[in-house]
Amino acid sequence: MKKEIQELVNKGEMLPLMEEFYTIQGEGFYKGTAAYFIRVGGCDVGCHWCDVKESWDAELHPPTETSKIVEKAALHSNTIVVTGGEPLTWDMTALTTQLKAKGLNVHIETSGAYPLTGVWDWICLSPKKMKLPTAEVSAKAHELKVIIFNRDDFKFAEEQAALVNEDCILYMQPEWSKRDKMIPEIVEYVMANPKWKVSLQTHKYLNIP
Ligand SMILES: C[S@@+](CC[C@H](N)C(=O)[O-])C[C@H]1O[C@@H](n2cnc3c(N)ncnc32)[C@H](O)[C@@H]1O
Ligand SMILES: Nc1nc2[nH]cc(C(=O)O)c2c(=O)[nH]1
Ligand code: SF4
Ligand SMILES: [Mg+2]
Repeated sequence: MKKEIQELVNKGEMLPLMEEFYTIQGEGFYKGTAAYFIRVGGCDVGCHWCDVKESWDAELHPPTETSKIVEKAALHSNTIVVTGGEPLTWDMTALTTQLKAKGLNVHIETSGAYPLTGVWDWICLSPKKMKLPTAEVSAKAHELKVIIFNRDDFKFAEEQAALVNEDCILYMQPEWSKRDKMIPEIVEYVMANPKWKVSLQTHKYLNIP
């Protein structure tokens, strides 16, 4: 990457943009809500079951002016979901300040593995064992969405739930490839521990992005 572009990316004035799409939020609290997704490239957390591994290498995604991303997003929806990759790899200040200036609701999907930047109306924290969330993201998350790949993840979910604030909504979401095995276990767990709710990747059942 050219030095001038790298400097703009470092300031969050350009971002490696993988894709943008208008769809229905499939997961968590806002499931069912129409939203425009901005998928920013770059992630080094390394979840072996990640459903968007093409996002990991930031170099594969074109550095794009943040102001252009904002202009386009504002044409499509009042609700914008910033995801990735791991959005907190980058400084989210410029992107979110400009989205807020347009009066939009700005949500993030994050592992919380990097310091919190940006102004968010809704923080969905999906913590990962390999790179644990920072204390600030845990404290400020509006929803905690733990992916259940195997039984060990129930214990991890409780450890992470102890770190979030008392108003944070708690979800368990089956890892997609293990859904047939883990959904019955999640159902049983949630009935026994009703502070938790079930989240499904409903967009995959609806065959939408
Ligand atoms: C692709 S990640 C991008 C945002 C951020 N890196 C994160 O992990 O939160 C978006 C959401 O999809 C979830 N996810 C990724 N792969 C999944 C899978 N195979 N099954 C279920 N959820 C998955 C993540 O845990 C996260 O909540
Ligand atoms: N429809 C839809 N809902 C989603 N919620 C979180 C997603 C993500 O990849 O961050 C996602 C996604 O990729 N598609
Ligand atoms: S943190 Fe998110 S984007 Fe990164 S590997 Fe894990 S699920 Fe994929
Ligand atoms: Mg997804």
